[in-house]
Amino acid sequence: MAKILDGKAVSQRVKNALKDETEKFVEKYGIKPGLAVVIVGDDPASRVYVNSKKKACAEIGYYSEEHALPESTTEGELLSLVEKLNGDEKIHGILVQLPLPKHINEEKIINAINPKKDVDAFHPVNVGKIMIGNFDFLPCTPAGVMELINEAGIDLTGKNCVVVGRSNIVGKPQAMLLLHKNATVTICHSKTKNIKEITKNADVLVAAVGRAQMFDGDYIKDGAVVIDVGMNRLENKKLVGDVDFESAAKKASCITPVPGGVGPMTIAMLMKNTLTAAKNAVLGK
Ligand SMILES: NC(=O)C1=CN([C@@H]2O[C@H](COP(=O)(O)OP(=O)(O)OC[C@H]3O[C@@H](n4cnc5c(N)ncnc54)[C@H](OP(=O)(O)O)[C@@H]3O)[C@@H](O)[C@H]2O)C=CC1
Ligand SMILES: Nc1nc(=O)c2c([nH]1)NC[C@@H]1CN(c3ccc(C(=O)N[C@@H](CCC(=O)O)C(=O)O)cc3)C=[N+]21
Repeated sequence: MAKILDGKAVSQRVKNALKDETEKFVEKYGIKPGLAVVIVGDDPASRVYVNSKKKACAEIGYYSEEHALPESTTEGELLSLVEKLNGDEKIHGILVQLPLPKHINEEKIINAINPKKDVDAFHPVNVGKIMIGNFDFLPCTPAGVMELINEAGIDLTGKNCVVVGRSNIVGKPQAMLLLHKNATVTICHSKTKNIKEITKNADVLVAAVGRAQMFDGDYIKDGAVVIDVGMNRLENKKLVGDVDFESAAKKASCITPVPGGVGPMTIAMLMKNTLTAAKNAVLGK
C-alpha cells in the first residue's frame, strides 16, 4: 500500500514555522504582514477557499482584509479596488480569486496587480521570473506540490515526470518547477493522444485536469509518486480528485489524498508568499 503524503500535516508545519517568523517580523518592524483577498460573485466553492485563507491569516498572525463584491461589479470598479490596494501600505499581498465573472477580463485584472504584491505569482513579470528561475514568489499550488515531494525525501533528478493539464495557474508552472529540479518533464492536455501510455511511464504523475477520478490504477506505473491536484465535487457533494485513489494507491509508492493533500499546501504557500512580500516591502526591495 502506498505511503500517503499528508498535506494537512505538512501545511501545518509550514504554518507553524511562518507563525514563529511572523512574531519576529512584527517585533522588529512593528507591522503585520497584510493580505487582501478579493472575491467577485458568490460561488460556494470559492467561498470555501476564501474562508480558509482568512483562517490561516488569523492563525499565523497576519492582518487580512476580505473584499466580497457582487456578481454585477464592473471591470472598472474591480480595477479601482486593485489600484487602491496597490497603494495601501497595510497590504503586502493581493489575491483576486479566480475565475472572475465572464464580463470581467481576467488578464486585465492580473496585469493591474503590482507584481510585488502578486502573491499568486500570476502577473506576467512573475511568470517570466519563474521561467528564468530567479523569482520572489512561486505559484501556490505548484509550490505546494514541490514542498510535498521534497518532504517525502524524493529526489527528482532524471525522473520522468508527467504533468496532465497545462493551465497558467497549475500545469504550466508545475512543469517548470519540476524542470528546475532536473526532472525530465512531459506535459499532457486534452489534445494528447494515448495519455495512458505516457502516464504509465511516469515516475511522478501530477494530475491537474479537473476530471473526477480519471486516473485509475491502469494509468499508474508500479512504484510511482502520484500527486492529485484535482478538486471535483460529485453529485453526492463528496470532494474527489482527478485520481481514483483506491485503485491508484495499489500501484503507487506515494500518493496525495483529496481532501487533505495539495489543497491545504496551496494555502500554506500563499501564506509563505505573503510574508515574503511583507519582508521585501520593509526592505524596500
Ligand atoms: N489543490 C488546489 O489548490 C487547486 C486545485 N485546482 C484543481 O485542479 C484542477 C485543474 O485546475 P486548472 O488547471 O485551473 O483547470 P483548467 O480547466 O484551467 O485546466 C485543465 C487542463 O486539463 C486539460 N484537460 C482537460 N480534460 C482533459 C482530459 N480528458 N485529458 C487530458 N487533459 C485534459 C486541459 O487541456 P486543454 O488545455 O487542452 O484544454 C487543461 O490544460 C481542477 O480540478 C481544479 O479545481 C486548481 C487550483 C488549485
Ligand atoms: N487567485 C486564485 N488563487 C488560487 O490559489 C485559487 C483561485 N484563485 N481560485 C480557485 C483555486 C482553487 N484553490 C484551492 C485552494 C485550497 C483548497 C483546499 O484547501 N482544499 C481542501 C478542501 C476544501 C473543501 O472541503 O472544499 C483540501 O483539499 O483538503 C482547494 C482549492 C485555490 N485557487
